[in-house]
Amino acid sequence: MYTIKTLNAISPVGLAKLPASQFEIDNEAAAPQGILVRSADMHEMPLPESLLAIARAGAGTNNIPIEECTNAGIVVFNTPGANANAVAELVVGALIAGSRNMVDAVQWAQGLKGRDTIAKDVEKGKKQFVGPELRGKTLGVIGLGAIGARVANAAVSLGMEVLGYDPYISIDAAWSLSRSVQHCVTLGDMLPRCDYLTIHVPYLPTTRHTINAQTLAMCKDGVRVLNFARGELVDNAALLDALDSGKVAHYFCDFPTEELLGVKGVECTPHLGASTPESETNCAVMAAAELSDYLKNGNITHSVNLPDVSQPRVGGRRICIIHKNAPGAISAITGILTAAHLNIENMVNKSKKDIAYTLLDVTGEISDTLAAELSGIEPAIRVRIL
Ligand SMILES: NC(=O)C1=CN([C@@H]2O[C@H](COP(=O)(O)OP(=O)(O)OC[C@H]3O[C@@H](n4cnc5c(N)ncnc54)[C@H](O)[C@@H]3O)[C@@H](O)[C@H]2O)C=CC1
Ligand SMILES: O=C(O)CCC(=O)C(=O)O
Repeated sequence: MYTIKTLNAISPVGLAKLPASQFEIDNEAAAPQGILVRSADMHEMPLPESLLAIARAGAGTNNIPIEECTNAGIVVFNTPGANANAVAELVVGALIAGSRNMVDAVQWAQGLKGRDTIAKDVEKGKKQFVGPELRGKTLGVIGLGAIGARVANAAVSLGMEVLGYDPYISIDAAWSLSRSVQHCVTLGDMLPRCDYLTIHVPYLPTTRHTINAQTLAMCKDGVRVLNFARGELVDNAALLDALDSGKVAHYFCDFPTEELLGVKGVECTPHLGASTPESETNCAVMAAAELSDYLKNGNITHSVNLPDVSQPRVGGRRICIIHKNAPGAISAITGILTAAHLNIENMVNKSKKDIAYTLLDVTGEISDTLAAELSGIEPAIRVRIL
């Protein structure tokens, strides 16, 4: 029986993939083997000794202390693409709503309630909300992954000229892009041409404040900026200065902060990008499947800190070893297995930067001391016998 702790509301359709015969869902568990999380900040949370894996039902993992998890042999998963359509649709909505001043206009129209001159006031007042059409305008997309590529393609369908910047684009994302999307090699190539700019990159130390005073200075006057990725990607002080000077005409952001709220020209949604029933279900189902396969079989799919390693089970027992990617690790492992007269039926070893994972299916009796012996080799971080 595995204990799974949830730190956020996780779709019941996903939780149902963890059957009660094998998994206990306990939100108060002190010693869970697995954690299911959405946006809860885990940086200050102690990581219990018992914890083997964390599955983020979503894309961004900046709320999880990845390095600490890696050092403790805790596998961190996310659910690539599972909420991308939800975010992309909201971004398209925000492109239109921001350009046509819909939020202010709706609020203003609400204020007419009770007047007997509504029809006349509407015709007189509407000119203050005039805003440009998207068709024929240029959109710059920073980050062409699951979300950025969908936004870029949708904007092409709306008749926009679309420029894309992503030095690390995956082959899948590149294949999914409309041929009309123009490739920019640097931000400097893209920014001066954009009427609208949207960012869809992960928040990492290297992407913090991608939109800052220098990059904003390169933009066209009156650019409209959208950020449905992470608040920290934009330097809010620089953005507000640019709004003040007219460099930025409008900022639509999914991450409200004290300094952004109440500012004319800034509209914030409350981190709503992935909040659709479809996306919540997709993410929860994928996260539950990843957690279940790792806990039960040691298979790793969509991990952000360990290599992806999966193989069908053969032989009697499975040995799973997370270890440092160091010379001698494999021979130390196989040496111990040989001495214990265990036959290796199948074996996979993969590495990701400084960390490696070895899965071995073996036939033969596994003694109580074998796991301890394997854990004792210098590169070993976490050993499980399944
Ligand atoms: N508002 C919300 O509710 C949601 C927000 N997000 C945010 O959106 C981000 C992107 O999500 P996905 O598209 O699903 O992720 P993804 O991993 O599919 O795409 C990210 C893309 O950014 C690119 N990239 C990385 N560093 C870059 C850089 N310095 N410059 C340009 N491109 C760079 C990568 O090559 C990749 O193509 C997530 O990391 C998350 O922070 C994701 C889902 C929901
Ligand atoms: O779970 C959520 O609502 C937030 C999703 C998100 O921000 C992400 O997937 O990166």
